[in-house]
Amino acid sequence: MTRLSVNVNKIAVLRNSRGGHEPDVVRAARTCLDAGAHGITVHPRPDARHIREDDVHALAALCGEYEVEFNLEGNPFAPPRPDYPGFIALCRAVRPAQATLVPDDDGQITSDHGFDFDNDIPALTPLVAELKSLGCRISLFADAGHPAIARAGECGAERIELYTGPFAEGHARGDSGPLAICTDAARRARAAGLAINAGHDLSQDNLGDFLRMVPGVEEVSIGHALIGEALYAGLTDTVRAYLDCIASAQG
Ligand SMILES: CC(=O)[C@@H](O)[C@H](O)COP(=O)(O)O
Ligand SMILES: NCC(=O)COP(=O)(O)O
Repeated sequence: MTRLSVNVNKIAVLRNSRGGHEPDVVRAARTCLDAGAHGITVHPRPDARHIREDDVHALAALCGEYEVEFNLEGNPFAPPRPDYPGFIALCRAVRPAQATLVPDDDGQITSDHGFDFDNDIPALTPLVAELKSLGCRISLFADAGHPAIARAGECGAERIELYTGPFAEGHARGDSGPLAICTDAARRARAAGLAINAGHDLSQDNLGDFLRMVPGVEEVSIGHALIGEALYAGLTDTVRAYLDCIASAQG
């Protein structure tokens, strides 16, 4: 069965919009784990726009408490900044069960491409070796359509994470082409000995179709849609709780 790792970046977006501690990222992650999620994912960005260094430490401790996977995402080549020690430094500090390497540029709104396996392998190899020596499993963010996707393991990585943004866009417009590309990419990568993760813009609307057509996915990491959907699913009870609160106070 595919494992669900919930990405809680968006909880931190909300928190940071006001400063302070609410909504509490650790409480949200705990709620997800209590609900049965198999792990927690975060992607601290160098501009610290959502997840910060202290969140990474707190969430690593939480995942240790629950004995579940902590999946830390980031660009291993991005230089440190005053508010961001760098991805490798974070991994050295918290030793996540899985390190997902993503070649995102500074200032990107979100991740939108994977590695170029024809050119990036030599630079990745020593970093992957160091991360593996820390006990991390390594997954590389990958464009399903990259012709050399099967080469991802040459740097020592055990998994790829299929970038599912193009699939999600295709799904929304009724185009099954990107899904077929994912199916083929997973087949080629698995034949080369890689295990398959997937993520980006997966949602309740598209996840079932993805998993039916891309068999054997080890893990999906989902944040944006899941947190957005939770606003609706959790809102009814929350509004009733406020009405009850007003009624009891004034009743
Ligand atoms: C690696 C990846 O696919 C991203 O989806 C990422 O984890 C999301 O990051 P943001 O929440 O910053 O968009
Ligand atoms: N690796 C993908 C991830 O963690 C979540 O992506 P999204 O669901 O926020 O698009």
